[in-house]
Amino acid sequence: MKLIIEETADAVAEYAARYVRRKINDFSPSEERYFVLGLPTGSTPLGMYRKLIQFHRAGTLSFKYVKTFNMDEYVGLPRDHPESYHTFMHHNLFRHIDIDPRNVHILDGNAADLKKECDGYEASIKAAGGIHLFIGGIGPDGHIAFNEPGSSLSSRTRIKTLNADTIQANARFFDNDLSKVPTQALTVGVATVMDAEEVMILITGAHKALALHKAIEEGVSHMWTVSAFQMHPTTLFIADEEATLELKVKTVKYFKGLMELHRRLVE
Ligand SMILES: N[C@@H]1[C@@H](O)[C@H](O)[C@@H](COP(=O)(O)O)O[C@@H]1O
Repeated sequence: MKLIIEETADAVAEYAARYVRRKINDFSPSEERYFVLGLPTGSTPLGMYRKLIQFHRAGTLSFKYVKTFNMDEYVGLPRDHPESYHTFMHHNLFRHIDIDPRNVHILDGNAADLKKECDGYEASIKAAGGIHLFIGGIGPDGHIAFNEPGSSLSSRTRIKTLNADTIQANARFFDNDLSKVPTQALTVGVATVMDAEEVMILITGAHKALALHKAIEEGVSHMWTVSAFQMHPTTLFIADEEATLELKVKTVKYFKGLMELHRRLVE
């Protein structure tokens, strides 16, 4: 596991975007060989998306031969609702870059048969050859995608009922009205993300500090689903100073001591 500690959320976004650019460019994607990215929504990855757009505009990054799979989507929210993850991705990334819309995959929370939709999603990921880099954010309770506390760490893409904490956390996007927040979502499973060649998790803010501690300093537990990535051979956590507040000084010192080495990964 790598833990990158940057001073601010903005620096986290910069590191993450540079890392993604480096990965895609080193891969040299082509018509015969697409780079496959797993993508999150939420406020945490917004800064990274802004930088990726800048890189694209500056001509240092193309998404022409990139396929994407988003982590999750609400059930029953119209696709064009301002808070749907379809809308979020279109507004914050896809409409600004050169990705072919046929290469964008987002779960359909309005499908007539939701189970079939989820099984088909797993099959599409397989058909694309698997995910090279899965990027995620986490909830303050340590959930990844919508894998709420108690989710099986072997879970696959499925329908999930949201817990009270997540509904509360997401109410800010729905006029702070709990009754407007959808109560169910389709989400990739923990095992779906575990299958990726590499996983990058962005964690910013003091309200995520306990989750980062549970993710890396305590045991693997389905009550903090992000902790499953302790079992992944190549997980990269990128955190700001605030998110490290619950970590041991020893942990922080160790990873900060490696920063010079880790900077080289994005130069
Ligand atoms: N399903 C999403 C997660 O994928 C996201 O990581 C989390 C945190 O969002 P934020 O980055 O806004 O804190 O929100 C939702 O629960």
